[in-house]
Amino acid sequence: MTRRITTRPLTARRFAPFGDVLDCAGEPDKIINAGLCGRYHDRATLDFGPDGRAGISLFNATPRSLPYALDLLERHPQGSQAFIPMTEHPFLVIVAPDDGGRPGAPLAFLTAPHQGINLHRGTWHGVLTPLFAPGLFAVVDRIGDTPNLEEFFLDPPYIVAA
Ligand SMILES: NC(=O)N[C@@H](O)C(=O)O
Ligand code: NI
Repeated sequence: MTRRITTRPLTARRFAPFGDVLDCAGEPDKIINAGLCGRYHDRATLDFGPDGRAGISLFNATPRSLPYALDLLERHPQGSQAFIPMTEHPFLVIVAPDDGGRPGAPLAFLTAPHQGINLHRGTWHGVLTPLFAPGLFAVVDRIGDTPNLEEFFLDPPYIVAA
């Protein structure tokens, strides 16, 4: 039996149980730099745990295409993880609720150009999934000495389609 999910546009409301949407929607919170810059201030809940610290890494990820076979979900019990695209390309965001320590039914979102996301600590998600080259992202997540990755393999995979 093939399990299929269809992508939906990413919105802050739909994504709220899983994380924050990072974009310049609406009016800025502050006008700065002599009136030449709008600041969308403090828009993500960052969490790096008691023994971790914040790090910024750059990801150069291989683009995938739809339909996409989702065979892995993961989560980071020790910290949040933000993906900020360094291009104007939309990307695929997959998250799932927790169901007794296993992922529940996944949801698939397509970002709008210039949207990023911040996953809350412990949110089940698909790994970074660009849809166009270059798959360049800045990633803000926990740097620490203790493991921070739990993986769940899906068999059969879900087929994610537009
Ligand atoms: N492992 C890693 O750095 N990245 C993944 O957590 C991911 O969500 O892409
Ligand atoms: Ni991750």
